[in-house]
Amino acid sequence: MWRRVASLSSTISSSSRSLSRNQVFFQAAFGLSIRESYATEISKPGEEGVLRPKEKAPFITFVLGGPGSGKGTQCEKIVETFGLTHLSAGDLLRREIAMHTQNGAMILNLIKDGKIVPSEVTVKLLQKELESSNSSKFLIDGFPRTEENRVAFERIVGADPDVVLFFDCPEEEMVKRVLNRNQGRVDDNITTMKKRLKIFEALNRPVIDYYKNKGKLYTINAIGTVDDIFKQVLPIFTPFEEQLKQSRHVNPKSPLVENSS
Ligand SMILES: Nc1ncnc2c1ncn2[C@@H]1O[C@H](COP(=O)(O)OP(=O)(O)OP(=O)(O)O)[C@@H](O)[C@H]1O
Ligand SMILES: Nc1ccn([C@@H]2O[C@H](COP(=O)(O)O)[C@@H](O)[C@H]2O)c(=O)n1
Ligand SMILES: [Mg+2]
Repeated sequence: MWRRVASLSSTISSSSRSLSRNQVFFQAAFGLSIRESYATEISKPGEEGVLRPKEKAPFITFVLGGPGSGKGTQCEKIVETFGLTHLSAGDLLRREIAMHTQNGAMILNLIKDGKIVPSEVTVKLLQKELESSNSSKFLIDGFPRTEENRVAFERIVGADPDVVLFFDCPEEEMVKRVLNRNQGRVDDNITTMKKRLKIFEALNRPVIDYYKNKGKLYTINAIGTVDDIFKQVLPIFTPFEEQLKQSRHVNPKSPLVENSS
């Protein structure tokens, strides 16, 4: 049984010393950038401070696609089927607006204008969710939107995605869907939509190409019914089914780290 994660900063290799305390916890509990993590086993007398390989890295899926391509809709179905935890970057930003946080007004102005929020802000919001979650398998929707987003995530969170989904949808269909969405979003109007499409082409395409070159990109034809599109998504996760079933309850912020064994 795994016990308290203790004094990690002093036991992790010196290369980790420049990391933030949270990052050290996250690395240690989830083993993100090192892909294998360590915790201090303090249950056995005489073995205090002994490090043992522990948790596997979390399973991360990035979900890409233009505005209105159906990312959020498909994420709901993936969550139902595979139990991944859905983190929508857009929703996290809209929550900041609704909560009138320090960055709320700045975020609202950028979203209204279809522009990209500074990566540091978005990545910190994602990091907080990842760190405080009990899940170890995540769907990160609408992220990374830019190369800057991607690099900031690598730098701050220290993780790479296992899978990158790209919902490929023609512009006219995306426009039609967004204008019919009816959820009261400030960016669901034709003026903002045109700007969002331009930004998507200019800034998201390089990210798509990056993951294509890494062999991690799965392109989905996003035209058709929701169920037809999901039929393309299902087989992508099939090879990872065992990994996804073995989800553990790991919360690096919790004083007790539970073990499934
Ligand atoms: N396959 C589909 N066919 C028709 N309408 C769809 C389809 N999938 C989603 N929609 C609808 O299109 C709209 C946009 O879908 P959704 O919100 O999932 O897109 P998104 O990619 O998350 O967009 P955004 O980037 O703006 O958040 C919603 O009203 C949704 O119900
Ligand atoms: N990585 C991101 C994601 C989103 N934004 C901003 O939020 C808007 C809405 O995002 P959706 O994913 O819900 O469509 C988007 O147009 C951006 O203004 C961002 O800056 N960075
Ligand atoms: Mg969405």
